[in-house]
Amino acid sequence: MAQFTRVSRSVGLITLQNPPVNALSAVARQGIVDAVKRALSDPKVKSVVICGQNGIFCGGADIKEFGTNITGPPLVPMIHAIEASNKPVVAAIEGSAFGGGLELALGCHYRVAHSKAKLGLTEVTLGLLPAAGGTQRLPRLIGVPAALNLITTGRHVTAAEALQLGIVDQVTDHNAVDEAVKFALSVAGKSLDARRISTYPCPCPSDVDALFEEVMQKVRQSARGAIAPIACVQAVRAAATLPYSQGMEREQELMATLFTSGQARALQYCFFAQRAVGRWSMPSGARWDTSKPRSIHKAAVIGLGTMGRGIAVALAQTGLSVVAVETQEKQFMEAKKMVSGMMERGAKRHGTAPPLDKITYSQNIQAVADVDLVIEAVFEDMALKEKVFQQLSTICKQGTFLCTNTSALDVDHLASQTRNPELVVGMHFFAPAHVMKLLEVVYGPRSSPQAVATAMQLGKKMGKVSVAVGNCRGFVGNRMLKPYLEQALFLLEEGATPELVDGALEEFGFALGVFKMSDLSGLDVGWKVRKGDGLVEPGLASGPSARIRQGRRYSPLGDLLCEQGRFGQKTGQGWYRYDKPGSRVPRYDPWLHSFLEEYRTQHGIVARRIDQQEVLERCLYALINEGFRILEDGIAAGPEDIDIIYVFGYSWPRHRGGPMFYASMVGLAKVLERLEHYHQAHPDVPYMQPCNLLRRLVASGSPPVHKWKEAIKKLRSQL
Ligand SMILES: CCCCCCCCCCCCC[C@H](O)CC(=O)SCCNC(=O)CCNC(=O)[C@H](O)C(C)(C)COP(=O)(O)OP(=O)(O)OC[C@H]1O[C@@H](n2cnc3c(N)ncnc32)[C@H](O)[C@@H]1OP(=O)(O)O
Repeated sequence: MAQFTRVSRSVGLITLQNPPVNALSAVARQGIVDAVKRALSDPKVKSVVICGQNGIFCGGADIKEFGTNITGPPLVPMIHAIEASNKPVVAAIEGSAFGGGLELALGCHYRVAHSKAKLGLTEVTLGLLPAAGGTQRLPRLIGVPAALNLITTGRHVTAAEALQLGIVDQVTDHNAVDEAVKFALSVAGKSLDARRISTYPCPCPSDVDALFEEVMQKVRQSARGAIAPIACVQAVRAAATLPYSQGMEREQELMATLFTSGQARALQYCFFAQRAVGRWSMPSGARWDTSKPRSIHKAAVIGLGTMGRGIAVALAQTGLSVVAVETQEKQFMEAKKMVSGMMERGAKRHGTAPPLDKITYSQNIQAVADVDLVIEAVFEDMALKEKVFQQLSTICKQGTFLCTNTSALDVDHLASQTRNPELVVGMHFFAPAHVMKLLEVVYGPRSSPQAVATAMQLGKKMGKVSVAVGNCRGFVGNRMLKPYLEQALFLLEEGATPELVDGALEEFGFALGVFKMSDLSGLDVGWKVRKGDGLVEPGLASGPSARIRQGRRYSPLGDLLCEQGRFGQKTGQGWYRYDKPGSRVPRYDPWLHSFLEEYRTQHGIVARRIDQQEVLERCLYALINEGFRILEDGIAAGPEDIDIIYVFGYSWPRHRGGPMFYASMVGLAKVLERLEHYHQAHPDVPYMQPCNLLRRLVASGSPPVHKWKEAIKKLRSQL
């Protein structure tokens, strides 16, 4: 797992060999320990270079080991032995040096990086802190403020920034290992007294306490309940205020707390789940590794409203030629200006040229005749979309993939409007489409594996986390949102306030509570959908029957607000009050509270005290229950798909791992018991009736989340 060779006569070259990312597994660590011993005891070796095979230095500690009984030599003494060496050790950094990989490099006396390399102490993203000396060495090397920034965010820095910060000593466009060997030859025999970072004093600003107080406050605000960023600040504080050895003890103590925390488990689950969703499969048996995508060079977007504009920008930023079609004159002129502005701002942020020439605009749908793939993003109206698909089917060249950006409508029905339904899939982007990372790729019963593979590959190229899901109303994300929103409204009817519900959800870790989110996205969106579904009955009838639609409990609260023209932020009034239309800061609205009181009186509801626990249980367990139904129906292939959709598309707190992981952490039996309790209390709410799959999983001993896929397969085969 680590090869030792002698090169250029006197340089000992240690090459990490643990594909795919040279993670520091027990065997790899043992390999390094052995190779270092050999290099130090070989009198012909005057200096040492450590590199990784296959163009990647090291992806850090082996995360797969974390859930197991860790054996092999520990990292900290291994890195200390390297730093203590009396022969210069140079790290040759190609590809990535992340987490323990960068900590290993910081234990070396010099660092040479390839210009394309990326470096970072990424542990915080896994619910941990850099516990192989990273929190103590980095501040000593680059100062407290810069180290705090890197360690609390886990952000990746380029080689150029690493040079500027002082993390690396040299950056090269040539072969980094060859350059490191030259470097090692040049420093052989030189004193290493000034090269051991652990011996450096920690450069500190004069008012350390004020600095840490300010940083801690900011970190707490952005952490949304995550504990690792806070522990990172505490560890760096130890570097700034304690001698190195005591700082190391503090680092270990803090790591021990994080290591066994549910948050670390959740974040590490997310890391692997994000990769697992790329290995998609369809109920037909088609899979990611047997379905060949087609290359897309030219794509079209139909409809340049908010979604269409974002999609066009995202496609152009990927390097594709884009035909952007909008038939309405006013929208067309406005969209052209907006799209260019979005590209210019994006380019400015990245220091690149805006890809303005990648997009050609047209008001005529015939302009899409020669594209390889079309994404329809017209208004969410089935009749309109049907017409577009009928047109596309005759206009487009043979084999063009036809995708819809619908957020809920029947993809199979749209496919049936075309000559080649196998070429139709959903590509459900999230607003703003050029920013949000999630893409739901929706396959209908007739979508070909190639169409799915192509949409998944295009999503990846666009930098999206793409999840393949089956076709049903709302797909995965929006289907699960419905019971969540419904519970929030029922809670208001029963005595809660928007502030209470949002407060509970934000404390749980959501960026915005359900009512603030609804104000942001516009109450009229859901109103239109409910009207289409025949649920809206204007006017405020009284009595319990006014709150029953289609045989089930229904809350008309949202409809009543819309009837008053309260559409949320855009009208300056919704569940909250805003200073003016378009303002973003929600304020308490006395009108809304009197309206709720009046509503309850009119419907004979006696308000009761509702606590945060009930808010969380009702909103979250209703959503989770629907997640189990989705798994039962085979709409999502596994819990990872659902969790990644929620983490990337619906701001579910990542440190809670997604709704299905969260259910497994709470305990399936507990979730079932609470659902049964609430269903008994509200028998007219079908979403609260525990799903069969949940019952069966509990009956089979509540297997851990990574075993659900297997358990579901087994349960299906028994039916
Ligand atoms: C009781 C109390 C005890 C308490 C004390 C216990 C102490 C234990 C000792 C701790 C010492 C601390 C050491 C250190 O500080 C901690 C760490 O280093 S944590 C790890 C930090 N590393 C990272 O965050 C990097 C993660 N990886 C990546 O970002 C990317 O994979 C990459 C390296 C940039 C490469 O990207 P890509 O080329 O796109 O490839 P993929 O991402 O698809 O990955 C390919 C494949 O590799 C798997 N993988 C990647 N990194 C790791 C890893 N570090 N360990 C294990 N496996 C890894 C990845 O999952 C993919 O496989 P797949 O999932 O697809 O099968």
